[in-house]
Order: sequence, then structure tokens, then C-alpha cells
Amino acid sequence: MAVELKLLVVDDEKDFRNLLRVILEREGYLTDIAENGNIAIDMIKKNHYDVVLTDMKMNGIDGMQLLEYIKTFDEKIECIIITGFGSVKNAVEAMKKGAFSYFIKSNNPQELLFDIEKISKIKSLSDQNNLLKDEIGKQNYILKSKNHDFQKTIKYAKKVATTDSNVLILGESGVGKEVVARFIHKCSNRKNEIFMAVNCHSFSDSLLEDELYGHEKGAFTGSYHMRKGRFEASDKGTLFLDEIGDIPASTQIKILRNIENKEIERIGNNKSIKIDFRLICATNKDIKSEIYKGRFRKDLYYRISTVILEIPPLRRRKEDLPILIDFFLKRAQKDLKKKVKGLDEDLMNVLLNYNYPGNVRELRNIIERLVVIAENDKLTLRDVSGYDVFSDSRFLNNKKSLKEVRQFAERSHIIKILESYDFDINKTAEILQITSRQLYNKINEYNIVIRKN
Ligand SMILES: Nc1ncnc2c1ncn2[C@@H]1O[C@H](COP(=O)(O)OP(=O)(O)OP(=O)(O)O)[C@@H](O)[C@H]1O
Repeated sequence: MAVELKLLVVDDEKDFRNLLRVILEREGYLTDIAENGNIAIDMIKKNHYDVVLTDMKMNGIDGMQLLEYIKTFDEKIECIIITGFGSVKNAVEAMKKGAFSYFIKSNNPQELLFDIEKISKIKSLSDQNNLLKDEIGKQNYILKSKNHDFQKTIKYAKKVATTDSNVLILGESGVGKEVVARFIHKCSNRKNEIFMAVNCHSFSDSLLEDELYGHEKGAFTGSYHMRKGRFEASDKGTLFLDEIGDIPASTQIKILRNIENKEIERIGNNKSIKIDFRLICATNKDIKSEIYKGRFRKDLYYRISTVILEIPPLRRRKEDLPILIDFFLKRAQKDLKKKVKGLDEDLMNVLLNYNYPGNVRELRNIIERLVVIAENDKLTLRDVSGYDVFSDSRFLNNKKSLKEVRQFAERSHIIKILESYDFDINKTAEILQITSRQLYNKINEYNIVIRKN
């Protein structure tokens, strides 16, 4: 199978839906069942499904209505319509409305399995495509500096790139630690291999281990397939453990062993697997104080910090602002397909005087917001007043209505959560306690640009 798929079978005929589940599970597909359209909609809202197989004729919400709902809820969910022999006409109608295919109940189930396999392959290709797009997007950075400290860091990063030493990158959130990690990878002998980034902060304790080590088939309930973890996937390449300061103590000790032996074990198997990876870690925490407080292992710290690179916050390298502003201005115009000739002097002065508590990430966001707001081809300070462009709201003193304040707070919070979870829509929606669809509406309303960091 190309990718693991989660399926939902909807049919009011108990025997048929159970039979279908048995057939699909035998093929290794994770399969849930629902006895009518209403239950199916509830399940679709709460869980992630790749494919819904629905009977056409059902009491209450029928297959066609369910299909219409699914396509407005999340058009990426594929639907296969299941129908009796006499209703093929309806099935063709359903395909016009976006169904992937239809299956006639009396036919050989192998036909249905072929179609699901096809969906799996298509999804796998589209995943690879997205990964590739992310990779291309991520190379988009500029590492030039007029600041003495940062120049030293860049020079050191270039030197260390040619070795296999473990590197620990320190710096406040948004200073560009991942950018520097990618730069080291690009300058290393491993440059043609994978750069595997793991944001340790985005996973719960148990999910983090599954993410890192993968699992064997049957290792726990629901693990129907063997899955390689990020360690294995980084073989021959660079493994970037971001937010290493946030990993739980039980995982710290395992990681220490993995780094020492360059070996891992998948969950559910004691067999060691050798992996050749170069390790780069990063944290925005004061790691020494974490060690002092007993939250981070000293021995792990010594292991990961053969070379320490420190990135100064943007407020301490303001001489770099003009280069960065120019870079982000060009990029935002390209991404947002909007032309802006430049900034007026007043606005430039404001940008040069701001302190950027969110560092380069905040600068990037500010420039994007400015390009969105721009009414003429030259951005002026007047364009900005009335909008909250800066995260430090004391910076430009505006007279705002409560509604504007609420919208601003909502927008900023959504961006913050999206960024913390690497723009994972489902995770962000879960934290904000809204549906993914509501989140998409907010993203459109507030012109939030989705970009994986
Ligand atoms: N030198 C740079 N050139 C271009 N973009 C940059 C640069 N530095 C940072 N950025 C942008 O700022 C954002 C944050 O960068 P990055 O993820 O590398 O920061 P970080 O220090 O790892 O943040 P965090 O601690 O929150 O993970 C990204 O969108 C990145 O593209």
C-alpha cells in the first residue's frame, strides 16, 4: 500500500457494512463504520478520514447529501458511492459532484479494493509533492549580516558544516535557528541527503517517541502497519531536533543512548537498527537553567553541544533590518501576488525603531501584513495606522474599537498557534476548540498566510 488510509463505511444495512469492514481490515485499512448519514457526519467532524464509502440509498441523509456535505467540509476526503445494480445513473451523478468512483454492491469486492489502492497511490504522490514544495520553500532564506556577532556565528556554522560534530543552536524564538540548521546541512557533505526536522514541542510525550522511533506492526492497538520513525528516515542525512529543551525526561535518556550508539529500536521490537545521521539540536530555553532545575540531563547536554552556535536576537542586530526588510518585501509580493514598489521614509523609520520581540519571524509577518494592507503601490505609514501590525501593541498608538481589538487578538492568537504547530490545521483547530472548517474561514477572513516553517 502506498500510504496508510483511514476509511469510513456508511451503510444502514448492518450485514453489508460489517462485511465490508472485514474485507477492508483484512487488506490492512483502518476502518470505522457508521449506520447512517448523521452519525457519519459526527464522526467526520471528530476524526480524520481519507476515504468515505457510502451507500447511496439510506434513510435520512442519503449518500448524495453526505457526499455534498463531505466535499464542502473537506474536499480532500475521497468518496466512493456504493449502489445497487439499478441505480448506476445516480452514481454517475455523484461522480459529477466529486465522488471518486462508484461500486455496485453485487460486483466483486476486488474492484472496490483497486479503487482504494488508486486513492492511496494518488495521496502518496500528493504528499511527496507537498513535502517537495515545503523543502523548496524552506530554502528561501538569507544569511548575510552586518552584525559582528552574527557574522561570527555564520562563519562558525560554515566551518562546522564540513564535520559531523553535534551542533546545538541557541537563541530566542524566531531568530532563525532552523534557518541556520538548514544552512549547515546545505554546506555539508550530506547536502544531497535528507534534512529531517522534528519539532519536539509539537508532540505529546507518547506521540514524540512514536514519531522518533516508529513502530512495528501490532506494537499497540491501531498499529496495523510498520512505520519508520524520523531517526530512521534521517539515515545518511541530518536530523534536526528543534525545541530539544522540551522533551520529557524518559525520552531524554533514550535519545542520549541513540546519539551515543547511533542506533535506535522501533517501538515493539528490541532489534537495534544502525543509523548514520548528523545531529543538530536547537532550543530557545535557557538550557543551563533547565539543567540546574533538574529538567534537562547534563549528560545529554554535553552530548548534543559539541559545538554551540548562538544567534543574537534581531533587536541586537538592527543593522541587518534593511537587508531583511528588502528580502521579505520581495518574497511577500511574490507569495501574495501583489506589487509594492517600496516603503515611505516614515514607515521605514518605524520599522527600524521597533524591537521585534518575535524576532525575524515577526518581521516576516509584519512585512506580509503590510503587503496585504497596501492600498497603493508605495507603502506608507498612513496605510498602517488603524491596523495592528506590530505584536507589541504599545508601539503604534491607535484608537481602536472593541471589535477591532477582538479581531486583532483573535488573528494574533490563531497565527501564534498555527506557527507553534507548524501550520497543522487539525491540531490548531483542536487547540482553538473550533472545527477545521471554521479555522479555514478565519484564515481567509484574516488573510493569514499558511507557510510551513
Ligand atoms: N535569515 C533568515 N532569512 C530568511 N528568513 C528567516 C531568517 N531567519 C529567520 N527567518 C524566518 O523567520 C521564521 C522563523 O525562523 P526559524 O524557524 O528558523 O526560527 P527559530 O529560531 O527556529 O524559531 P523557533 O524557536 O520558534 O523554532 C521563519 O519563517 C524563517 O523563514
